[in-house]
Amino acid sequence: MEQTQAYAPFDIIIFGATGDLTARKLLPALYYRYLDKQIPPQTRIIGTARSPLTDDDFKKRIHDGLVEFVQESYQDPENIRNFLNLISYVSLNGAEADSNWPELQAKFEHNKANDIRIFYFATAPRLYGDICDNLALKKLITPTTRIILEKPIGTSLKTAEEINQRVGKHFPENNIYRIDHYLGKETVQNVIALRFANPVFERLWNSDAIDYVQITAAETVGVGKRGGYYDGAGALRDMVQNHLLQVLCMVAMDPPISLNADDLRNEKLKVLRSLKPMTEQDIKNNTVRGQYTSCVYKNEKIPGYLEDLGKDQSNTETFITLKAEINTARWGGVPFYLRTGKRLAKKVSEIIIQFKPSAWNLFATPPKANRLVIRIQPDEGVSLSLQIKDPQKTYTNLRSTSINIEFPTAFHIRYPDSYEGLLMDVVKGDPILFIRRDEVEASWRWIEPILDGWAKNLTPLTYYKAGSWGPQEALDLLDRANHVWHENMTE
Ligand SMILES: NC(=O)C1=CN([C@@H]2O[C@H](COP(=O)(O)OP(=O)(O)OC[C@H]3O[C@@H](n4cnc5c(N)ncnc54)[C@H](OP(=O)(O)O)[C@@H]3O)[C@@H](O)[C@H]2O)C=CC1
Ligand SMILES: O=C1O[C@H](COP(=O)(O)O)[C@@H](O)[C@H](O)[C@H]1O
Repeated sequence: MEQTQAYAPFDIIIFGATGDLTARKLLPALYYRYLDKQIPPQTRIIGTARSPLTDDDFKKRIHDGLVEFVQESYQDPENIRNFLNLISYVSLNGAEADSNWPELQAKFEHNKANDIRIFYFATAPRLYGDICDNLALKKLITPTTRIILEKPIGTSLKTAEEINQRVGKHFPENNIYRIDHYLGKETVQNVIALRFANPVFERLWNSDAIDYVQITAAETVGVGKRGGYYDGAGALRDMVQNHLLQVLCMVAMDPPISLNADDLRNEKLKVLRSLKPMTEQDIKNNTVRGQYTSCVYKNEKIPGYLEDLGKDQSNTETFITLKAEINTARWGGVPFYLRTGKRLAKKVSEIIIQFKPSAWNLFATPPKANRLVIRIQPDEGVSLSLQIKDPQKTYTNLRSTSINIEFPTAFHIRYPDSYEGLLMDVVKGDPILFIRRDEVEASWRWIEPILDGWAKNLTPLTYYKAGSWGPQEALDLLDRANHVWHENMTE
């Protein structure tokens, strides 16, 4: 992320400004960018939601959010006070045409035609179409207006197409920024550099050399206050359809002809279109769905999903593992294992590239296969396992070791939150890290048969203890191919 370029003042209007995402992610991200002087003091941040709040009420909420979610060493009272001066609030039901739109319209009376105006949709996606219709009706859309749409775009292919179609009536595709915050992570973007700036990797980046790939996004938290949304979504829609498939695209795509937005997105789209559709038998064999149950940890009871939800029954998965395959010359036969879950043993997002072992052996014991570990978060970095001569034995003996780079230590930097860079990309007008309409629809097209198969109970829900690595079935899935999850690998 470019942290120093200063931008001209802009207006950002957030629908859903009283929500969790705004407090936890959006305002802290804008605050950090303000501290780095990327956001000039004439910029306006206008929060909107239905709650009847005054400007001061809203600023108080934002202040409390900054104190909770910004690192303490960055919480200078004067900076926070100055930042809060950029903020105002309009109580508005964005989905209703006869709501308080005149108050919002009045904010733009003196704007110039080419001022950058950004509408951030941090509401439930089912409201996106209505809000866009109202923005058009109220003449709030200028040629330099951009919109940011939060994920998930819809809950199925049909609903995604409907949202895209309604939004697309009012905005050209290049003014629509569908955000996927995994693409905002420095370490996910680093996959491009690692692969395409290091021939030593790119020449081996295929089924000749790679045995299998793992992509994990494990969380220790439960569903928290988002149970209402989550129970209708589940891990497949919440994490796999978007974040994990985007990471898979970064790992699997061919080199783009340039680093401009459409060239990169064309390559990601090719990967999504090449994912082997899952048959009913594949769904049975190659998908695992789980739900966390309570456990006792250090004498403290960790609640299960149903307790977190406050319900007696739910068939929603909070964990998923699946084996995906990509039908291309580069990847034929290489399993891509995707795994995500809540209340797992450790917070870790990572990509594991497991290379094939050597086909022949000179040594006392066969050399172990090389492994590249790309740590997305936390402990951002990269490590490559290597075999060396065991320094305490003769030349026929090997020892496993690794080259490890820890990025924050190596570069002495604060790793910015992904929303910081992505928000500035929208101000700049650079869509490269945002999802194009055809990508969203292609990923739903691949996901949907899995959802349908699950609806027929082809993959029964299994259960795992909070604090574990998920159900036994997730280990068995890899075990059948003689593969193992990273945390169980030796050396
Ligand atoms: N929270 C997170 O970690 C993440 C969230 N997202 C996505 O971000 C979006 C928002 O999520 P989150 O903040 O968690 O949701 P919340 O339920 O916390 O917030 C929803 C917001 O929408 C507002 N709202 C609801 N109806 C309307 C309406 N008709 N007009 C205007 N505002 C309305 C609510 O305020 P009020 O009731 O006052 O109107 C509230 O501010 C969702 O699409 C979610 O999937 C994506 C990634 C992570
Ligand atoms: O989009 C989402 O992502 C978070 C996980 O994000 P991370 O950056 O902490 O890995 C997840 O908790 C949430 O359920 C999901 O909606």
